[in-house]
Amino acid sequence: MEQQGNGASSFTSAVSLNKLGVSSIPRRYVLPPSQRPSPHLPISTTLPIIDLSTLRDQSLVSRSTINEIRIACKEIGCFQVINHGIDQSVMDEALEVSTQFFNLPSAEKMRLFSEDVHKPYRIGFTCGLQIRQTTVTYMKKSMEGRKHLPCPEPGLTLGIHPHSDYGSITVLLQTRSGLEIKDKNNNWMSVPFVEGALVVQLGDQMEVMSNGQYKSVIHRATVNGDEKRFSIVSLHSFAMDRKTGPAVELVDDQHPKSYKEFCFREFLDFISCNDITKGRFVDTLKLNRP
Ligand SMILES: O=C(O)CCC(=O)C(=O)O
Ligand SMILES: [Fe+2]
Repeated sequence: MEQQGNGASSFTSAVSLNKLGVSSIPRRYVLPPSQRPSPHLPISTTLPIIDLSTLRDQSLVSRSTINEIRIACKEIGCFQVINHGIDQSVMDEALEVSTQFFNLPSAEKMRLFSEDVHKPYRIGFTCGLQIRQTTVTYMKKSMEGRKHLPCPEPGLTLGIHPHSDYGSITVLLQTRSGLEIKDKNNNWMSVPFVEGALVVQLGDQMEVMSNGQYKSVIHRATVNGDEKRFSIVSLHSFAMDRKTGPAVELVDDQHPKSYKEFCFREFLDFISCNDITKGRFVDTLKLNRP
């Protein structure tokens, strides 16, 4: 267990330390205090939970719902939606399929193992660790299933380091709380688990396209001491080589172009060659930085 090894050997031993009766995590996975999750972070009561039912009936389309979405995009880059039109049975089935996948024997899952982030289908480790991060599977190019295993010292480490997503919009289904986002004052906020809700997060493409008016939300996932947590993450993005830049309508004398154009391939190249805990790709695109 002590050997981190490469991703592949980590994967074969990707079992819960709790299950093995191990009461501490290897020291190299312990984060410096400033990067650890806050032990008593309250579950947010201010992250908007937006009811989308009015948007489906043209006669009821509510300006206030649209406004709520706009404010959430500008201030936080994240909100939850309810009455979104995706049947609970569909979400349950997705979680069931994900559970079945993670229950497969390791050898079978290993056939999909790759550290090459350019591969459309692969299983790997975001942080390369068997404790704080379990497995990621790309079920299709833009879909991830994640399983965060119980961790004996959840206060010392993270399931996923702080990052923002590369795409335009991420839609996330979670089975319990554990996702944390940075609020408009740059403080961590825990996203509450709301039965049947989907979490919507804006990604880097949206921040760039809006010329910085909308925020690509910084988020991370914590692990907890006794229960596993599943998330199904659907990342919506433009095609591999399609360039994205600020919309011309949003650029003028008062709002100069603030980002360089980029494409998904450049993002993948960035995360292959850089330590993503040290800086975000979207920040490298910023123009006119002081
Ligand atoms: O598991 C989670 O809640 C977060 C997953 C995530 O941020 C990602 O896959 O990009
Ligand atoms: Fe993410």
